[in-house]
Amino acid sequence: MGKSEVVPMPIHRQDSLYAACKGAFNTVVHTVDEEQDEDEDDFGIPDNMQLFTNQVAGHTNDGKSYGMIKHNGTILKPITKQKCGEREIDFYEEINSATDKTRSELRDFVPKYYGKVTVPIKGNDVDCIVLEDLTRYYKEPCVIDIKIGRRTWDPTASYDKIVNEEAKYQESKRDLAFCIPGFQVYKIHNNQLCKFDKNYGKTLNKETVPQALKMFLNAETVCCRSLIVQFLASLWRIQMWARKQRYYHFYSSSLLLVYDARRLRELLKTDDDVKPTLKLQRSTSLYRPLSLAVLNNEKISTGFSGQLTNQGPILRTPTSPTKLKQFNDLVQTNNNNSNNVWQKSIRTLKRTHSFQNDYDKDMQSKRQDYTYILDELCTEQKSELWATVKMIDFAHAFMAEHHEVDKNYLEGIDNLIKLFEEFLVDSE
Ligand SMILES: Nc1ncnc2c1ncn2[C@@H]1O[C@H](COP(=O)(O)OP(=O)(O)OP(=O)(O)O)[C@@H](O)[C@H]1O
Ligand SMILES: O=P(O)(O)O[C@@H]1[C@@H](O)[C@H](OP(=O)(O)O)[C@@H](OP(=O)(O)O)[C@H](O)[C@H]1OP(=O)(O)O
Repeated sequence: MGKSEVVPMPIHRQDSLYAACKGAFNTVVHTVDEEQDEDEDDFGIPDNMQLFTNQVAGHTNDGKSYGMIKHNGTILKPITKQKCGEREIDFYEEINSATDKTRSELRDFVPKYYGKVTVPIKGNDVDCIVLEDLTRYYKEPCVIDIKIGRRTWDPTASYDKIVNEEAKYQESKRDLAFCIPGFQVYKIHNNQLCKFDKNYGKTLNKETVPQALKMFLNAETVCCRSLIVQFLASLWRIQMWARKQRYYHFYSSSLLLVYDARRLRELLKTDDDVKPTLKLQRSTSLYRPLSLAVLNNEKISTGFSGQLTNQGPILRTPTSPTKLKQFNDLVQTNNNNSNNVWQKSIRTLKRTHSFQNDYDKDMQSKRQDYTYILDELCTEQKSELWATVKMIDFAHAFMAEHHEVDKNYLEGIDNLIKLFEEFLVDSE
């Protein structure tokens, strides 16, 4: 027993990093190979538990509340506000027992829920929600918490709470309909762990949010396409779900994006394998990032129509004989390079979509195919994925009053996806 706060590890400030990140005054940088010299006893938790050091946002051990605890591959989320805790437990229990398609599907998008336990913390018996630790299998977990929605206060919020919520992350929420309360990234170029907290997040605006996301993605210079595609694959599935669901409205709920910098480093080491020979060009519309590829200075359709409808991304395949031939040649040209993720996606698109111009009719299955293809194109086995997105924090999840779509939530997701689609175009 002893210290009541995490002892920060030695700080190594990196000028270039800070230059790239104006106003990042609440950052901490740790070297990756530093041993954490934390005396766990000091936190007043049982011996078989540890503080969860991969937590990037949310309540911490500040005297009023407690931070997340790590235990046996799970995390324990202490309940300090009774109503919020009950709401979150009700939410998980409801979706775990739901049999309808929409809520069953939701189980895929949230951490696994293992019930509730009572843990003695600093001499108090505290109820905790037991959840899958999303960072568990990652050697160098990079984690970002993205709070979704312009409105972050729920229908029961007091006047003071509304005022407090409205006062923070103003520009980011206003312009993007999401904000970033915290993230951590293992920088692959210098092996340092950088943490950015909510005070940094509160300074961000629509110009600096993309920079922060790029920092998180280790993409200041080059964006790793495989990483972006893995994130987009998850994001698109969540987006499709959010577009149709009319059960819930989420306030102050987040998306947690997690990836393993170790895998990114390995991939970039052998980057001959991943650097596509096919170059994408930025097209004029934000919504057309995947639509055109350029091979030998010629534009070739990749099969993505360039449009995201309120039902999800629309696919189409080349219709004119010339375009179809180009597409086939493209596939043929790249057939030998089985490690090239982008080319794989083209082959898979070709394999799974009929070359008919009737995508209205079978749009439903194409949409589904597309997300599966994207899942598949990063790695052909799900178990090999090294990046994921999950929806977290349901302390303010409410039933949709009039069975309406949760526009507040959806807009944040849509905007985040637009940014990631932009990154995809920028990726080499
Ligand atoms: N299942 C999980 N696996 C790994 N990390 C998680 C998981 N759930 C939450 N976290 C970490 O804990 C942080 C806080 O989580 P969460 O938002 O649920 O807590 P909170 O205290 O309710 O937050 P807030 O103050 O925003 O209401 C997240 O930013 C993330 O770093
Ligand atoms: O306002 P802050 O300091 O940024 O952090 C708040 C946090 O204080 C607040 O908890 P509470 O004071 O109401 O217990 C969190 O509220 P919810 O549990 O209602 O979500 C906020 O989410 C924190 O804000 P944020 O993470 O957005 O900075």
